[in-house]
Amino acid sequence: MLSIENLTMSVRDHQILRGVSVEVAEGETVGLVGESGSGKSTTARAALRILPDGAEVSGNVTVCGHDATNSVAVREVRRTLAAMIFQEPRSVLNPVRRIGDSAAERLVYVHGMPKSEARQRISELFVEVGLKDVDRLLRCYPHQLSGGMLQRVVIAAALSITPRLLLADEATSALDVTTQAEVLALLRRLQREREMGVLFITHDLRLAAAYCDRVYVMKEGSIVDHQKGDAIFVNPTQQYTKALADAVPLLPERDSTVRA
Ligand SMILES: Nc1ncnc2c1ncn2[C@@H]1O[C@H](COP(=O)(O)OP(=O)(O)OP(=O)(O)O)[C@@H](O)[C@H]1O
Repeated sequence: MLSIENLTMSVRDHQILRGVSVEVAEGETVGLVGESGSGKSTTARAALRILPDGAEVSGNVTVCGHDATNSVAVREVRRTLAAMIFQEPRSVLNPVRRIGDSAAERLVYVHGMPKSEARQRISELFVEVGLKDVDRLLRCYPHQLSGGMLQRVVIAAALSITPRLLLADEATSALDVTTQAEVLALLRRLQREREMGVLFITHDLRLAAAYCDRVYVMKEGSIVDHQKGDAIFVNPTQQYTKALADAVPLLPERDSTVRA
């Protein structure tokens, strides 16, 4: 589904990715974990050839058998095969466009679907991702929706092309724990129904361990560890992974002798 092989990238002599190799199979959820600035987002973006100005890139990327390093082939990949959910929904939705128009944009402008049909498809997807009062929502602007609702909107928009591969970049990090759990359950359900491969990017090792089949750990532009999700927290093989695991703050146990 996704194969990234020895991906290296530098911008103005600053090396950002150093020989990154990542695989995601059909129906698999694969975590990409690491501290801020380790290169997780850059890896996902580079996989879809979303590159910063002046980037020099080498290595191989294939998505569903298409060579995603080829600028023509990657257009088809982005059009029909792969979708990305970006970190902050408010940063990707135009604040002065109605939610319905933004969410239907890809179907209308990329797929040439008539507006009324695209709107209908988006309404159905809004229901599928658990949004209510859909007709009203379609006419709203981003500032009128909560973070959790906006995250569902961008998930619906990403799913509108029925992707085979979903790149979810900190898709739930900005949400409160209850909404995060709901959105994760939603992604899991949709993934199973559609047999999608998911690259799940997070800085949260505990979340990745619980949610992903396999986890890659990144540090300073390199993959430094790779294990099954349920093993990485219990038995980190690399010192860096252990440090990440140890860095998870644990709340002190409540003193049972203290009464409210
Ligand atoms: N357009 C760019 N030009 C130059 N350097 C960049 C550019 N984009 C990212 N970088 C650098 O690449 C490195 C990796 O950034 P990236 O955003 O991929 O990390 P990340 O692991 O996703 O971090 P975070 O969790 O904070 O999003 C950082 O050092 C960042 O400063």
